Amino acid sequence: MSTTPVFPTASLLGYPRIGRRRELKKAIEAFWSGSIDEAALDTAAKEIQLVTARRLSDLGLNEDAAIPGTFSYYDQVLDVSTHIGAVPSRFGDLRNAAGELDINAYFTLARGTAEVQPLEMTKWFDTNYHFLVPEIGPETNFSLTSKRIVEQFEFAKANGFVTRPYLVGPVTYLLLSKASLDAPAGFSPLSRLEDILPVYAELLAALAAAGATWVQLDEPALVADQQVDVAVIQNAVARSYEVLTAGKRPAILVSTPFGALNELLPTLAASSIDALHVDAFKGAVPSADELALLAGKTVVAGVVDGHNIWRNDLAASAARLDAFKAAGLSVAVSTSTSTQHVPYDVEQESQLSPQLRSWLAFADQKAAEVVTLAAYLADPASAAHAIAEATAVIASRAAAPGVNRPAVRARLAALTTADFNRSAYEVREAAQEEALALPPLPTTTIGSFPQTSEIRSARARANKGTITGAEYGQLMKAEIKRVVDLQEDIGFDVLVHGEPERNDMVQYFAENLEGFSVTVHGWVQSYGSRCTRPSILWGDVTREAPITVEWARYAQSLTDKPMKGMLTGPVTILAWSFVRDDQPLGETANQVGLALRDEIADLEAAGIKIIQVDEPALRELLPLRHADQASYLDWSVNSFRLATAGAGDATSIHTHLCYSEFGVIIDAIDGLDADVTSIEAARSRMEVVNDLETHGFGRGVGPGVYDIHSPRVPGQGEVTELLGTAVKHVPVRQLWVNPDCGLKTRGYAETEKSLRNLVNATKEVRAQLLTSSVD
Ligand SMILES: CN1c2c(nc(N)[nH]c2=O)NC[C@@H]1CNc1ccc(C(=O)N[C@@H](CCC(=O)N[C@@H](CCC(=O)N[C@@H](CCC(=O)O)C(=O)O)C(=O)O)C(=O)O)cc1
Ligand SMILES: N[C@@H](CCS)C(=O)O
Ligand SMILES: [Zn+2]
Repeated sequence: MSTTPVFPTASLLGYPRIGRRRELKKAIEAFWSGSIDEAALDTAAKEIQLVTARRLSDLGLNEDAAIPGTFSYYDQVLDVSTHIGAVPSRFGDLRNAAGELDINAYFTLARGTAEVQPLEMTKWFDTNYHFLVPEIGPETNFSLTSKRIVEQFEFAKANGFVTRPYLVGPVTYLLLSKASLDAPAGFSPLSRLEDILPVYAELLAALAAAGATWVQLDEPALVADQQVDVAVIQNAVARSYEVLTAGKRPAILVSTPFGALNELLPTLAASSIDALHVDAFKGAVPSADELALLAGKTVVAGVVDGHNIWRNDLAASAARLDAFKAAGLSVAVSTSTSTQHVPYDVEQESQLSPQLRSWLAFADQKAAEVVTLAAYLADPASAAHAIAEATAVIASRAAAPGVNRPAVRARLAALTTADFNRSAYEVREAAQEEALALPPLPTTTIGSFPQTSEIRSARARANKGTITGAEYGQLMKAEIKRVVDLQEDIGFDVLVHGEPERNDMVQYFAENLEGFSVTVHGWVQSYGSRCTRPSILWGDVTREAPITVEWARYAQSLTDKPMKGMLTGPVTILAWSFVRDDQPLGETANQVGLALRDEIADLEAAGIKIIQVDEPALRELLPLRHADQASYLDWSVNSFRLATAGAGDATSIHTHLCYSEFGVIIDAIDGLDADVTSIEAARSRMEVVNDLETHGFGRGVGPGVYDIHSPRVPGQGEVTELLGTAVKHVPVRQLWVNPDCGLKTRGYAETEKSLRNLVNATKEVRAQLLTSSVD
């Protein structure tokens, strides 16, 4: 590189890619079902990229490299895997005749096949976005196996937009990887750094040749405490950017979203990268000494929150920018994280009150905020009006009706320790055994059954008013009956109603609680083609009326088996909503906890003996820095206990966790004091049972034995084998048998077969246990 091009004064770290009307989701699902071909999928993808470029350019991101090239067909981590050839051996050789991993290979890695398990999926830092975990071993053969990001750059350029291609950086990529199944014990993916760097370098050279001026290498793992020693990471960072800055390449921006860089800032400052992004929203403005180290580089100040939807406090951001400027650095303005975590545009939500809308900023509004702040950097007076307006709007939130409800606050203030504690487990266990009389290895499911197109269509018609609420209710009841009959036929011990009436396990509760508002078009990608519409939790939370009770009562009336009541826990409701930023999260969680506590009391009164309070997001919100984790675990566990501790001894409280690795929070899971905990385990081949054993987990536990993330049907023998592993680590009297998670994303054909295999495998293992105990 001869002279470093100027970094754009205003840019976003990333932008949503699912399409303003979920066009990508629809095209991908149509491609998977065979109703469109690859060319049509490609056309849809290109259209989304062009619409994005035009929109961001119109919003003022019109300098070269201001538009992030963050389009992806499925996942940004999978994108790297397919570019560098990281294919686990169980897939065989997925390359096409040209030696490339094409779109079919790409989706095979994501979704698996009838014979081969897909890549594992887990949370992207503390977000509700999920990436596909690379599997790296000593034998992984790295080479440039795709040039899709180069082609995407060329396409945008041909249409008049010089974008900034995006890649997950090499250190983050390897830190997020797991050792492949065939790797020797103790193998660390980071040990393959020297082997992936030449492939990254080749890709950077190709981007430079295509005319890219800047490339963004995203290194969020550098803001999270890792299990690896920090000196090892410092060496890996230094070495990576020594190699990647040595060859032909665009100018390099390293982005570090989700918090402060701490010890890694000097390492990146000492490297030859051209620009460093710092998260100055969740992190902080680095100290003057740290900033001094960055002389000669552009600092991209992430002052606009990319992860939540509140309008930016422009005055506070301007003060942060002043601090950067005071260090005499070349400063550019951006978001703290990619805006892929927020919806496209507040203006699409005309059903929200103008007041609420005025408090919000989705991705497009954030682009405008970044542009305003860049103007402020150039000429503070030019932004004076916008800053004053933002300050006034933010102040108006505090006084708005519903933000502060004295009755809710008084109830919280009156809580005592007793409100967070149930009787001793032994007492509850005896009462529940008597009340439920379950066989050993009780079988159950996690709650949802397939959300068929008929169910979704009925809900869409009810929302439009083309069927009445009563007609919708009848259709849902018919579905519940079908699901109950199916479970009876298969032979489950504890039944569920199937959750057909819920659009989403969080949005449904948000729609039925005061203090929340919901969007119509505010879709955010959760994984692959799956999206959610996170609700907006803006006020004090109360429950005006029972939410789930009539559905549960009806379902219980259809069977003599116990019917689980199904609720979503306070931490998950917070994690999967956009939550108010004007009070500690723990206070908000306790408000939700109290609403759920009332719901549990009503379920008990309706004769429901088992109540599951799902907390799949407990791990997600765990702070990335160790120092912050204890206080988080304290409030999060307490809010669950507040929700559940009002239940009687004979009521069995279940909880459920998924989409993460839970070993590190096993103490907190124990602290929830649930009578039974189901945990995702099948895709990671029961890894979690070792943690449970080491911890001495003493209550009921159901490690998942059916991976519901793919259409693959687990054979009866496979389930028997997983149960065999589980019984070696968990006492049989504690063990439950269940899938990894709910079945809402599955179809009936594979679900029914899988559930029959699960129940039959359980019967087989019960018989084996009986024989071995007789022997
Ligand atoms: C369990 N998980 C969840 C997470 N986060 C949540 N908020 N919810 C979760 O369940 N995070 C971790 C995991 C994994 N993540 C997901 C995320 C999303 C899904 C999923 O299945 N999403 C569905 C959309 C669900 C929904 O909101 N459905 C609505 C609207 C349905 C719809 O698209 N309707 C059409 C009209 C249909 C018609 O006319 O026939 C429309 O609006 O255009 C509903 O059911 O009413 C998805 O498809 O992406 C799973 C796991
Ligand atoms: N009860 C929910 C939990 C998902 S994490 C379901 O079954 O879909
Ligand atoms: Zn789950």
